[in-house]
Amino acid sequence: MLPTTDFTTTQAYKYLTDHYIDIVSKSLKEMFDADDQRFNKFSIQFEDILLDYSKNRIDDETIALLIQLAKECSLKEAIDAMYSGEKINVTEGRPVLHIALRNRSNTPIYVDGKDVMPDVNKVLDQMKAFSEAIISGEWKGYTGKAITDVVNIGIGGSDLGPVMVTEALKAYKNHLNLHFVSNVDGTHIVETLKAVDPETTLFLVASKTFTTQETMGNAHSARDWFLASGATEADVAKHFAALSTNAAAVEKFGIDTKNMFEFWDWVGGRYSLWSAIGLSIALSIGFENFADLLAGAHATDNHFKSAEFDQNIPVIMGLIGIWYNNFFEAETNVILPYDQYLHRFSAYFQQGDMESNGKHVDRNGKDVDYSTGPIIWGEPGTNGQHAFYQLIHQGTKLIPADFIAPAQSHNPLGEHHNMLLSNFFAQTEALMNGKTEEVVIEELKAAGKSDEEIVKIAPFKVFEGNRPTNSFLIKKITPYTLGALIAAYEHKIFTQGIIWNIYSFDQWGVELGKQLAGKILPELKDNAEISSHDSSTNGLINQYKAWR
Ligand SMILES: O=P(O)(O)OC[C@H]1O[C@H](O)[C@@H](O)[C@@H](O)[C@@H]1O
Repeated sequence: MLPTTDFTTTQAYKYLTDHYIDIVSKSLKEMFDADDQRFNKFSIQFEDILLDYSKNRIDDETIALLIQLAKECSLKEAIDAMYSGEKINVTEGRPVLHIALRNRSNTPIYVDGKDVMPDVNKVLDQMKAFSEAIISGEWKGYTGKAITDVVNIGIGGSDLGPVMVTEALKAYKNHLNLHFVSNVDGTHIVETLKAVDPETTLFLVASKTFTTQETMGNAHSARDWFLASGATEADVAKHFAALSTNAAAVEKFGIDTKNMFEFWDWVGGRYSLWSAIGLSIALSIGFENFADLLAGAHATDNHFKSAEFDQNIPVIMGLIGIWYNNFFEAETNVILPYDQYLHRFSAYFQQGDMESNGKHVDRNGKDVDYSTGPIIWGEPGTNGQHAFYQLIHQGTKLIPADFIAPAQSHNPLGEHHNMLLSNFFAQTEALMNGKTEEVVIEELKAAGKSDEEIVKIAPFKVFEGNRPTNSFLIKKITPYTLGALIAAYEHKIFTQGIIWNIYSFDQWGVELGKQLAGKILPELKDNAEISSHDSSTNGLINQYKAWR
């Protein structure tokens, strides 16, 4: 059972409310000037990941009170409940066991009295054998040629994880060309099919439920295209595999269940890249690298479970996020990877975080009267610097930022990596220190501006600073460190969900739109005028029919 404490009724919350008044008037610059141990105190190194959280609007007392908050909300008990296979996804009656998918130490994890590890390992063995046969060319297509292209058809959790990880680990990629089709917009599948040859293409139909409209639509179109090339129904088995929990629906679609890679309802869609949904990752970088990704995540799982809260990266990330979300009333959290390979990292955690913690009903079934999950957004640096950083530096909103950078580049080209990292360091420093009016005036004087010009222009050049950042410095982005980093963000989401007293592992909010689309689709079949909706929806549908 998860605790159901309303965190706003805890002692720690009351103390934090008072403490906030003290902290809000202090500047980060002052706090650094006053304490030369700040970096040592507020940074954690875990294996090859360094989290520096010292550039946050916190002091010793803040961290102590946030940890007290976590304790009053029984975070430790909640972690234990997840790891021991309790059905903590209460509204769906399921355990939450992505940790079992990467449990490389193979300690038993029981669901309804049965150890899940033998099944997990069986599917991993199946993925290993299959990916090795495809990569080596031993597996042949229907005309006897080896596979050259893999098309993953899936959406949401059955797309974003594999896309993000295959991009992040491109440096480890083999000869196979990977493609991802997610959007039901015919453009996505049509443009993808233009680039591939039916004789040498493997389609992975990735869907936990195997009922998702977009994925089923794209999978049927891919199969029609494949059969139109002269292949027969019997050839489908050589070119289509399914990654799913729903064997009956896979069979009905016509995919041989021998080519089905199973996972289980205790794997949430947005936590599924570690499961059979990761087959495209294993194909792209080889099974050994996929296993390293799992091993990295497993290391973080052990860290999250056993490290003291003040040394626990996901716990600290979660608590700092709560500090800004619920005391500073920050609405968003930007994720800024200074690594081109991580260019889908923020998009991945938009689903990971917002689908998990975008909830307004607490675990008692009551509306909350506090803010829950933040809006997650971001782009790789330095592109963001030339786009939206203006608002982060000088806008009216407080935007806590996560900076992520590798110390070693996979592409050490001249001065590029130093240039990239100089921006990483400079931005967090600039956000913290800002630039005072005195400095602006001095600079303008030095540039030979007149007093009149200085008075006019100076206010626009001032930076208030005091903008908080976390910095993740990672030795190198490898399968192992990437796995460890993703798992840290996953457990941050868990930590926050527990404290906000919400259920992080269901996603009822995606259902209403699906339901209504199912109702509208038949209305679009002919040109009859529609009057069954509100005037806006009727007006749009009728104009669509007039124009299409
Ligand atoms: O893998 P599936 O079943 O096709 O679901 C794809 C996606 O559908 C919905 O939007 C949600 O339930 C997501 O969490 C899920 O990832």
